This record gives sequence, structure tokens and C-alpha cells, in this order.
Amino acid sequence: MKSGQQKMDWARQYMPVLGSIRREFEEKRPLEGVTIGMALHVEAKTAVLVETLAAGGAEVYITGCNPLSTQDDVAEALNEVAGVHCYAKRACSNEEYYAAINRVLDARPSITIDDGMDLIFELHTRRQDLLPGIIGGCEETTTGIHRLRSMADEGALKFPVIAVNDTPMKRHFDNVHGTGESSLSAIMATTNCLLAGKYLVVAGYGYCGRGVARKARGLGARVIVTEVDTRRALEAHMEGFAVMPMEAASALGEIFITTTGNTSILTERHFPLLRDGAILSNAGHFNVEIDVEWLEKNAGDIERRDGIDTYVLDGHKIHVLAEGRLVNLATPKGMGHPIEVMDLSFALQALSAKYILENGKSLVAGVYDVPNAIDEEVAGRKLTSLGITIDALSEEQEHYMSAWDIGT
Ligand SMILES: NC(=O)c1ccc[n+]([C@@H]2O[C@H](COP(=O)([O-])OP(=O)(O)OC[C@H]3O[C@@H](n4cnc5c(N)ncnc54)[C@H](O)[C@@H]3O)[C@@H](O)[C@H]2O)c1
Ligand SMILES: N[C@@H](CCSC[C@H]1O[C@@H](n2cnc3c(=O)[nH]cnc32)[C@H](O)[C@@H]1O)C(=O)O
Repeated sequence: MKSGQQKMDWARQYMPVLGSIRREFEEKRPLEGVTIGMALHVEAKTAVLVETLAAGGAEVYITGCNPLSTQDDVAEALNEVAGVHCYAKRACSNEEYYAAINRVLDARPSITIDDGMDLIFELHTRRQDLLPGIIGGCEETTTGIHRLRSMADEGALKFPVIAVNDTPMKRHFDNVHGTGESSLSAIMATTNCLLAGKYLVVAGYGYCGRGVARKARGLGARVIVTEVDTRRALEAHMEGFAVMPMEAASALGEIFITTTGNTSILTERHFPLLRDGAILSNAGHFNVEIDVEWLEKNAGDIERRDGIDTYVLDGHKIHVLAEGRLVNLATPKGMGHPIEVMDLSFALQALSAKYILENGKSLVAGVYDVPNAIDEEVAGRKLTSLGITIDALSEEQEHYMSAWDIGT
């Protein structure tokens, strides 16, 4: 077996939820004749989602959603799956990246599945001619949904999109546990540095940030949190983390992980304050949380290793991992989120794609929650796969929970 197929085989065995959906898809073929266009991180777990959609009868066209996260052997293996066409390539240029997005759109998909909204952006700008053929889309990540909501607010969004990220079965597991574990393991595998006892700065205490902060504390790091939201800063404080502005944290931190989805978190204001040998990484969105562009232009000297660029500023070394792109996916050692976590996220994607096919035509353009029934179904399937049973409300309890006239 070739390495890409071996990776898919490995992932498949820890994806019981998607496996159960695949068996149903094979039998009922709910996506028969549908063309799906996708831009996701092309690696083994994504490949298992793709083969599940193809098993449901879809013709799938896929490319990457990040120039550094594609695993070429998996891309090759995907091209051998019947009904699948994969255009992703690791370390592609910006031009190649958008050319591949356009090849996916050339297939005239009626459903889109995005991670970061690059397909939908292209459709609403340079490929508007294809909009009438779109039934709807699904979006995987927080920043993609921020962008979609801004489009919807301006009346610019032209079809319904399911906000897969925002449903509990996604963000409470993928963003918290997935980003927490995969970012730290990628940093450790890339640097071989110890976390125990180190000052580790987490920028942003949202779903991703709290996962990173908690798991880093579990490994013995001294965690500092930076925030701009008063309530989240207070939550971090009461969880026992030190909270301070980034300028103060810059002088203390030994490892930095940005998880804000915002821009300009570590910039020329902070670089001169950093300790010699500080390690900077991003687990948020795109390559704008750390101002790598400024470092590239202003560093006295630059040394490049596999997954680590070292910038020398006034004799101080600043190490940036994965060119400031998602550290858990874009470092050569980054494998992305753990398989079991992506099993949940991609089960939601498969069921949401089916939902949008069945219901998209009756929905007006806008951003929609994953239907609660799908969220509950994924949780139920996961519990079943674990052999865990839970209690059910009795009639008396159901009545009590919905009554307003029963007091002290
Ligand atoms: N690496 C991954 O695999 C992965 C996984 C899931 C999500 N993401 C991405 O991570 C980012 C965060 O996602 P999330 O679900 O945690 O979002 P979130 O909205 O829950 O959290 C982001 C937090 O960052 C804070 N923030 C914003 N600007 C800040 C600033 N200047 N300084 C400090 N804090 C600031 C916000 O107040 C918020 O609390 C998004 O871009 C998302 O797309 C990455
Ligand atoms: N395309 C942007 C968007 C952020 S990706 C963040 C998303 O990646 C997803 N993700 C994380 N790990 C994996 C993985 O291993 N395979 C596929 N998707 C993943 C996860 O669900 C999360 O919402 C960028 O590359 O900067």
C-alpha cells in the first residue's frame, strides 16, 4: 500500500462516526449526481470525509485551504478514489493556490465546503457567473464564519451557508481539544523544546486559546493569557492564568501561540521586547497574527531550518514556526488535529452537506446554524461508538423542566 493510502487507512480506523455515516451513504446514495467543491486541509482525515461524500454518490473536486498544509501523498491517494479529483499541492505559490481553487470551481459545484471561505470569496468576486448553480455551502472555521457574517450583513452573500464551526459538537471539541493538543504537539516535535517550567503566552482566550492554555498548563508550562475581551480575560484569570497586555507578556514569554483570528498580534512593537531565543507560533488564522512580513524586511540576518525561520534583530534571535501559518498543520511535523476530533467535525460536515442538498433551495441566502438534530445525532453516534449509555429524562422530569408554576 502507498503511503497516502496507509495514512487514510490509519485515520479511518479511529473515525467510527464518519464510518457509520459512510455505511448509510453507500446504501442510500443521498448525494447521487451532486458535484461538491471543497477547499480543506488535504490530509488523511479530510480524505476520509471526501471518500464518504463520494460513497454517497457525489463527484468531489477538492483543493487545499492553506499553502503549507497539504500532504502530497494523500492528495495522490485521493486522486485514485473513484469520483474524486484533487488539485492540492504542498508549498504552492499564491498563484498556484488560487489556480487550484479555480479548477475546483470550473467543475461547477452545486455545494461548497470551505475552511476559511476562499471558495466562497472567489465565487462572489471573480466567478459570479457560477452563483446561480450553487445550492449552498458549509464552512468549517471561526474566521470563515466571521467573514460570511460580514458578507451577509452587507447583503453580499448570495446563498445559504451552514456555520459548521459554531455548533457545540464542533467548537467544544475541535477548537478546544483539537487545537490544544495538535498545536502543542507540533511545537514540541518541531523544536524538541521542553514546555515544563516555561513561560508560554497564549494570545486570545476563545475556544482555541483555552484549549491551548489548559493543555500547556497540564504539561507544566507557566501560562500567560492576553485578551481584548473583558469577560474572557476574567475567565482566564479565574482559571488561574496570568492575564496581561501583550507588551508586558513579550518581555516574559519563551513560547508564544496566537489564537485570535485577528491581525497584528505580535508586531514590530513587540519584537524588540522579546527574550533572546523566543519561539513564536500561530494557531489562529492565515499568516497575519505574527507580522512575518516585517521580520522578513527588517531582520539583520535570517536562518532557515525545516519549519523554523530564525530572525536576528539587534543580536537577538526570534524563531518563527511554519512561516507564521497554522503551526498544527503547516510545520513539516504538524499532523493537524487528532483523528477522533476530526471524526466529529467531518461527521457534521457530511450530514450538513446532505442537509443543504435537501433544504438549500428553500433557504434564503444567509448564515445558518447546524440543525440541532444533526448536532445531537453526531454526539449520539459518538457515544454509541464508545459504548457509553446515558440516562433519559422521565416524564415527570420533562414536565418539571418545562413547568413555570411549580415553586418552592
Ligand atoms: N489551528 C487550528 O486548527 C484551528 C482550529 C479551529 C479554529 N482555528 C482558528 O483559530 C482562531 C480562533 O478561533 P476560536 O474559535 O478560538 O475563536 P474565538 O472567537 O472563540 O476566540 C478568539 C479570541 O481572541 C480574542 N482576541 C481578538 N483580538 C485579540 C487581540 N488583539 N489580542 C488578544 N486577544 C484577541 C477574542 O476576544 C476572542 O476571545 C480563528 O481564526 C479560527 O478560524 C484554528
Ligand atoms: N484556511 C485557514 C483557516 C484556518 S484552519 C482551522 C480549521 O482547520 C481544521 N483542521 C484542524 N486540523 C485539521 C486536520 O488535521 N485536517 C483537516 N482540518 C483540520 C479545523 O477544523 C479548524 O476549524 C488557514 O489555513 O489559515
